Amino acid sequence: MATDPIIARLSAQPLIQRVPSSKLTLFIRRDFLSPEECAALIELIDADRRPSTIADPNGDTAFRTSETCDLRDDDPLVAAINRRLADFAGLDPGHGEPLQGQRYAVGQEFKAHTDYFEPTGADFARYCSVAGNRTWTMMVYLNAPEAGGATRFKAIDKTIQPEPGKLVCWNNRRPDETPNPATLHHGMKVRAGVKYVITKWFRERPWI
Ligand SMILES: O=C(O)CCC(=O)C(=O)O
Ligand SMILES: [Fe+2]
Repeated sequence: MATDPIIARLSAQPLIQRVPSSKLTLFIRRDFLSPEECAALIELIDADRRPSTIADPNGDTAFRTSETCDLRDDDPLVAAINRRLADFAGLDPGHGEPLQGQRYAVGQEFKAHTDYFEPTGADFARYCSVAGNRTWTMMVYLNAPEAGGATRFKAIDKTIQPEPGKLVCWNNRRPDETPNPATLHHGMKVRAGVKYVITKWFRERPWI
């Protein structure tokens, strides 16, 4: 199998940690964003948020209870962070969806899900016919809530604790490019305080 250039680039980044697993390619890089950048992003998220949505509703109205903010690329900070995320992984910035912020108050969560769209899902064509499915997820915690709010990857029994500026990124596909169910993850309930993250999803083809 040819070496995946994204995995090679991430593996070579200073201070990168790779979570040991044969099922899933998952990296962590602490202090990816500075405290000042985290604070500025939190301010943007607080200024403009809406209830989060999910792609293929499953009848559980409490499945994703957070709020979402669309972070516009015409903001210089957002544009710089988009460039830095793509460059860090060697991903084509043109394949990235617009950056989003997520905010979780006490009791809010995003239950176990995968970030790729189910090829058999009712809305697959609507979400994926132009840009294709999601490939990589890059997520950065902007703060640490006082309790709760970890991200749990059930299939590999790994729980990641929020820390300000900490980047988590993973490949949503297996080496044969099919969706990887071992990427199943749960944004767990915040128990005290508020949790903020940014999420960046990349696609198979350019995002228009
Ligand atoms: O908030 C988290 O820990 C996970 C967020 C997430 O999985 C998502 O936005 O797709
Ligand atoms: Fe997710």
